[in-house]
Amino acid sequence: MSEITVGLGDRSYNIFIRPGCLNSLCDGLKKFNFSRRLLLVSNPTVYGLYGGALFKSLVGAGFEVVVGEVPDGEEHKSLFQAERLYDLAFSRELDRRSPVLALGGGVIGDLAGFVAATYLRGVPFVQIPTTLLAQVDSSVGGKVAVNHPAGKNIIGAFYQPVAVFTDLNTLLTLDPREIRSGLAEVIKYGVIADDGFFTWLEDNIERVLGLEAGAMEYVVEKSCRIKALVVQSDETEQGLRAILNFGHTIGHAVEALTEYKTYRHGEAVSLGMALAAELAANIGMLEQSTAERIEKLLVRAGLPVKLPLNMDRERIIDLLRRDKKVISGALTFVLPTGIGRVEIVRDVSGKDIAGALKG
Ligand SMILES: NC(=O)c1ccc[n+]([C@@H]2O[C@H](COP(=O)([O-])OP(=O)(O)OC[C@H]3O[C@@H](n4cnc5c(N)ncnc54)[C@H](O)[C@@H]3O)[C@@H](O)[C@H]2O)c1
Ligand SMILES: O=C(O)C(=O)C[C@@H](O)[C@H](O)[C@H](O)COP(=O)(O)O
Ligand SMILES: [Zn+2]
Repeated sequence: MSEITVGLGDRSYNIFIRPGCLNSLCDGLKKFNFSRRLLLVSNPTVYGLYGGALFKSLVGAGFEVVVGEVPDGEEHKSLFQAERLYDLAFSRELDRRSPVLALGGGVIGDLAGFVAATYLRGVPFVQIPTTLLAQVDSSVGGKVAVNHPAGKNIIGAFYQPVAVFTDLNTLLTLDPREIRSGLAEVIKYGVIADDGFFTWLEDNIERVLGLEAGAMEYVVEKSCRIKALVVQSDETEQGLRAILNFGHTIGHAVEALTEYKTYRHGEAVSLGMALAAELAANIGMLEQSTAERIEKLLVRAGLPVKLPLNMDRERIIDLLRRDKKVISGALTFVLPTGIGRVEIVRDVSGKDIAGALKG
């Protein structure tokens, strides 16, 4: 069992990483002064796999469980679904000490977290991530959000959970495509912060794709440690935290352009990372051979690195202008300068971006 603390003063919390920890989650909840009634947010896929057992153990521990089921899919990370959850919470008289538990992937975590942050101006929030992507990234750090027709995650807050319970066994029921999608965020950590981890991934990618237990535990723990360090030093993205956005500037634009239907989040981030590396190489910030090394690992992880030829580049550049990192019209990119090193570059020119998108 690994236990990682995200140190944020009186909002510090622990990430518990262990195969099977879903079964003992109620013990972990005891120390919090929660109300008896809680809101468990999930979707039919995940609830069908893990909800019944969790429901039973929560009831056994004395909780009254209100289940808020949200349809499966990124398009349901919406204000409409948040409102449905508020209605449910009000109708069942959930109070300020009633926790919201998010059982699912990043969609459920981001949406439930947004509801927890805003219902009664904030109630306790517990993350129970069940995808690789959620375990290595979205359950940690407190970015909660819903999408809006104007862009991805653009209505949201920074709102930390009180605890994260990561059961590695849930990865065993995940579609291999979702494992690959989560791996994009894992590779991201290597590029932005840890060359040793990147090299380890190069040497062990097959073990990870094969879900070998020791490799998965290492990947999840290492990723959470890197993210925790970044979040601890810049919780609300005033500066350094933007490095976690490597690959997301183009990635989010591609997701929005394709209406969240074509690419999983990690796949879009993979495209974005490969193109950002190419952009960095084109403008002389990165060795061409290092850009190729990044691309090669993404390909070995089964991730896309090239934009389809028929995708409208002009529209991508239009969508980039809605990125949250844009200040006074200046497009900001996180660009690698080596493995384990990135720079936040303001005012990248449209011409340089178009050059990278061309290939
Ligand atoms: N808040 C953050 O810091 C942060 C970080 C990264 C990504 N995100 C967000 O996370 C979302 C993507 O999350 P995701 O990749 O987990 O997608 P997801 O939540 O849509 O889950 C992917 C699919 O896996 C299914 N699933 C989940 N757990 C399962 C399990 N154990 N077994 C079988 N099926 C399971 C889900 O039902 C879904 O169909 C995006 O909205 C992205 O913007 C947020
Ligand atoms: O935690 C962060 O900070 C991240 O940027 C993590 C990203 O992987 C994640 O996709 C995040 O939601 C993107 O943030 P956004 O602010 O661009 O929506
Ligand atoms: Zn992401």
